[in-house]
Amino acid sequence: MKVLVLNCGSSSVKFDLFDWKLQKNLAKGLIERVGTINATVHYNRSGHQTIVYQKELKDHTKAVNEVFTLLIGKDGVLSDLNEIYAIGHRVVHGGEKFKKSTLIDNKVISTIQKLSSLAPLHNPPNLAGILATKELLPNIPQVAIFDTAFHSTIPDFAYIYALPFEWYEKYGIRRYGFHGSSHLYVSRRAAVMLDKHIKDTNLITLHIGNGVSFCAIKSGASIDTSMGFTPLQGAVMGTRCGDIDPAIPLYMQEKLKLSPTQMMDILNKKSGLLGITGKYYDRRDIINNAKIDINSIDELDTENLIGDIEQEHLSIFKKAEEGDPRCMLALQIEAYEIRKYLGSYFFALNGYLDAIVFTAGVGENSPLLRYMVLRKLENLGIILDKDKNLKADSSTGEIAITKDYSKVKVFVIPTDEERVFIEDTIAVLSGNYKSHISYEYSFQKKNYKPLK
Ligand SMILES: Nc1ncnc2c1ncn2[C@@H]1O[C@H](COP(=O)(O)OP(=O)(O)O)[C@@H](O)[C@H]1O
Ligand SMILES: CC(=O)OP(=O)(O)O
Ligand SMILES: [Mg+2]
Repeated sequence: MKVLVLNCGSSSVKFDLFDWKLQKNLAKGLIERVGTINATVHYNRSGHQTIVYQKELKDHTKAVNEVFTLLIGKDGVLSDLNEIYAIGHRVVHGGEKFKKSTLIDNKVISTIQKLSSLAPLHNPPNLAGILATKELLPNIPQVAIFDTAFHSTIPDFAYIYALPFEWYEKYGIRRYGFHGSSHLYVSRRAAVMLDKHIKDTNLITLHIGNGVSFCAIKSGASIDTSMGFTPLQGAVMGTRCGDIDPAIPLYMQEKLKLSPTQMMDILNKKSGLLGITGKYYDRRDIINNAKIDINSIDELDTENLIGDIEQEHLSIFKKAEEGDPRCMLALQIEAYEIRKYLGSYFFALNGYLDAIVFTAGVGENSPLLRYMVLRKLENLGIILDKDKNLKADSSTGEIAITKDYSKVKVFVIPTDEERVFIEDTIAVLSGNYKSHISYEYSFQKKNYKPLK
């Protein structure tokens, strides 16, 4: 049983072909800069070297066709595309309509189309992927897995905005939340690491990649999340502004005579860490240019007293005076915002918190950011193990970075959204899937070993 999953982003297509019987990845890849004359294709057949080449792929239909061509080509893993049992698609916005993964038919396609106005950057490419696949392989079942579905358990008092109520009723203006498959995956893995049933587990999961979102999880269900009506709300991101005073865009639109589309473009693509530094959105660049030596932080950070603001600011950066000040500032802003969310979700969970999880590109790979977020929280029962924190990255696999006696654990868990797409695709087709909350995923089992 071979399942293909597709994640069609605004300028990229990620794909993963998995053999369910053998529990083995057959091929995976990424096409970047879709829509340009030199899209870059990265293709990896399991056990072989990754092939990288450039090609003109002017839209998502062309990119999806390229994926199929690769899978049956000379470096392919299929002799016929009809060997594929089913195809799962990530769909970012499911609105209030889709509370679980769903078999795609024409009605579902037209609803996803209607929801495009709520997620203009995300749903159109998702839909393009679905349509291209349907045209090429009309007889293979396709399943949509929605980012928003995991957050359908959030109560109204956490999702209603303080705006005219009829905006919610008529236009669907509310918090939806995103990255659901990632929050779902890491929360289930965290319960396994805690040796608890997911229904008895309270967590705060921090997905820190290019997009950043946090989730408060009570008894295994999402009760609040930082992204909102769109993936623009929440903490500061690579290029997205996150939480700001809503009056600012209106004020600046008038000042600079910008259209709503131009303003959306600035808020989505020219703000965030890129806006602050003026140069970088990739955290590796920001960290390198801030020139902070994490190995020197330990001794510098021991004597800091709460209340001494200047001291608080200087201690971490004492040895970084040569660093780019805007990169240092960007890092501090990011860490500070994460701490504020942690604080508010700790209260949302009534202080009953089993673990905090760091995941996605930055969460998994930046000991510095984790340190800046977790320092001086001993009073809340969070006691970091500095050596383990330094060691943990995507290749270490799942690891606790707190001391054994820490009341609240902190885990680094490499996310695996594709695994959720694959399992949901199979579960929906098998007919025994009621909801992702009640469904028992294979990665909830103790003996499950994540693929590296
Ligand atoms: N070693 C590292 N240290 C800090 N950040 C890293 C490291 N490796 C990757 N990243 C960051 O991870 C981010 C991408 O994360 P990822 O989860 O792949 O994002 P997305 O899926 O949203 O594209 C980039 O900003 C990149 O800089
Ligand atoms: C919803 C969202 O922000 O997704 P991504 O992080 O993949 O851009
Ligand atoms: Mg991602």
